[in-house]
Amino acid sequence: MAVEQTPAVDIALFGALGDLALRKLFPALYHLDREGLLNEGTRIAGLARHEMSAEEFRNTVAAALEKRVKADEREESVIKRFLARIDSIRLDFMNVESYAQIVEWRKGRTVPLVVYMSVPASLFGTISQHLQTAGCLDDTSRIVVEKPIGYDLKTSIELNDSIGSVFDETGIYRIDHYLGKDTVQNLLALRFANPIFGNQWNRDNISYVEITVAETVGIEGRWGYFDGAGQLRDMLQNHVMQVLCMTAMEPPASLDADSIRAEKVKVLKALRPITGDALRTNVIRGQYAAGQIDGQAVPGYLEEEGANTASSTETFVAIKAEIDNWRWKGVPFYLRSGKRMPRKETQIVIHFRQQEHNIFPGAAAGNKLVIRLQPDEGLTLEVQAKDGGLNAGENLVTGEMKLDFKTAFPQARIPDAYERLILEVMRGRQYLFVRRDEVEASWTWIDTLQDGFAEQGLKPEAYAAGSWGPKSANEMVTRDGNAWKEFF
Ligand SMILES: NC(=O)C1=CN([C@@H]2O[C@H](COP(=O)(O)OP(=O)(O)OC[C@H]3O[C@@H](n4cnc5c(N)ncnc54)[C@H](OP(=O)(O)O)[C@@H]3O)[C@@H](O)[C@H]2O)C=CC1
Ligand SMILES: O=C1O[C@H](COP(=O)(O)O)[C@@H](O)[C@H](O)[C@H]1O
Repeated sequence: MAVEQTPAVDIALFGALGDLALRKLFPALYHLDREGLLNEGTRIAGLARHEMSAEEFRNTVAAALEKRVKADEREESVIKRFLARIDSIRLDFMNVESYAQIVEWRKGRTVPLVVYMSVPASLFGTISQHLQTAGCLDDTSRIVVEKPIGYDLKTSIELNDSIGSVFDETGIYRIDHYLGKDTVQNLLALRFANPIFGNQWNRDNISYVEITVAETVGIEGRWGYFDGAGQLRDMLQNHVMQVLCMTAMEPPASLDADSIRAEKVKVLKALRPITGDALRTNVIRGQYAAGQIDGQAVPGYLEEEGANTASSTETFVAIKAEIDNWRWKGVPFYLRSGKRMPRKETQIVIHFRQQEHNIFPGAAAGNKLVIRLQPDEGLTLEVQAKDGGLNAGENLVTGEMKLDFKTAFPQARIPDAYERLILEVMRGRQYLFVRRDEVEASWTWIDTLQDGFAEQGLKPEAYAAGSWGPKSANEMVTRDGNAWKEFF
């Protein structure tokens, strides 16, 4: 199939020597170049406060590619072409006068400027203002901002206001990298291109839904950041909520950004606030203690480097969420996400109801659709079949129909989320980016939880690293007669 050409852009990458830029953004841009998806007129300026010649900066990027791109995907000719697009600009981000260098870099250029904020959120407002004052922007300019968008509703409004005073909403690309994962986008195809599922996707046919985003990593030297956030802000408020929205939303009229985002925001607004006693029964928080991952001993959260032994920040959260709308009334959505879980796994399990009248001996299980988002991307549909052999009678057994993406589509490389997201920024398509009202609706729901924990003095329970979280996370589900699906 012919590759859709991308328009040329100038990318001004603020924080070009930081972790995100070197670990994710430059490798993603390289892959786009290798796939023929970077217009030959596209240029990249790495902006940093350190003095560095263009040559030194290109060497730094080359070293990052060496480390982050698989050997069989590194092509000398592409690396050379890619590095030739890169300039380096030493800039004092806080000094408006130094922005004249961006104006100089853009002299004679008519392509849109893409400003990528790979810097702490506290700088987003100042950089935006300085870009405007220095005359770097026009109405084709775009800005890409990273999560976290605020710490709560109040700070997210402040942050959105400061960016919004310079950029129009149509030029703001808020990244949630889960939306860049192929398998998360595939949820749209699964639901809206397969009537066999789409027609069953409601409270009449589904008894409950599980969404698990489990990580084996701990804090990885990020205690300072993480302790101020916790798993609820770090993972639930954004990634898990986005996956929930893609699972639960109504069919959008089209793939257009506002059609999709309007449906997602309706889900967020229909989430029932969890308050009072329900906070103890429907929200379980945990903090990992020492344990083992893959047979290796790992320290507890409070023994991690930089830890404050008094911390009561959660590293695990499980929530029974309910969506008060026509489609989902009465269907629990069990959400859970934790660090130091036994394995890295993101999956959605749809539990279909069994029919009322059963003609077979014994209880017949309902169908389950397991959607594996990462790793081992694919789908499994559990179906009931008659047990084989003459002695089996009419007994039923559960079998599996599987679609493994790597086997089914061997020619397709599963791209990193940032490749897809940067591609869509260059194309000027916002459907994979989060709109302001989504961020704010999500914080509104999360703030209710945080306020309730503080008022009731609720603290996380300990769980051993390498386990699936506190026991009460299981009890929350079994109390309803349901169960988390085990991983195999
Ligand atoms: N790393 C990741 O995987 C993820 C990061 N993010 C977000 O991406 C953004 C960047 O994160 P990350 O790369 O990890 O952070 P880093 O701290 O590694 O990088 C930030 C960069 O910004 C530069 N910087 C900070 N303050 C200034 C300043 N006043 N003037 C000039 N340069 C400055 C730093 O320069 P210097 O090197 O000189 O200090 C550094 O190069 C943050 O908003 C973060 O929340 C979001 C999701 C994942
Ligand atoms: O945004 C974040 O995501 C990562 C998990 O991302 P994944 O793509 O590896 O699933 C998480 O570890 C980190 O704490 C969080 O800030």
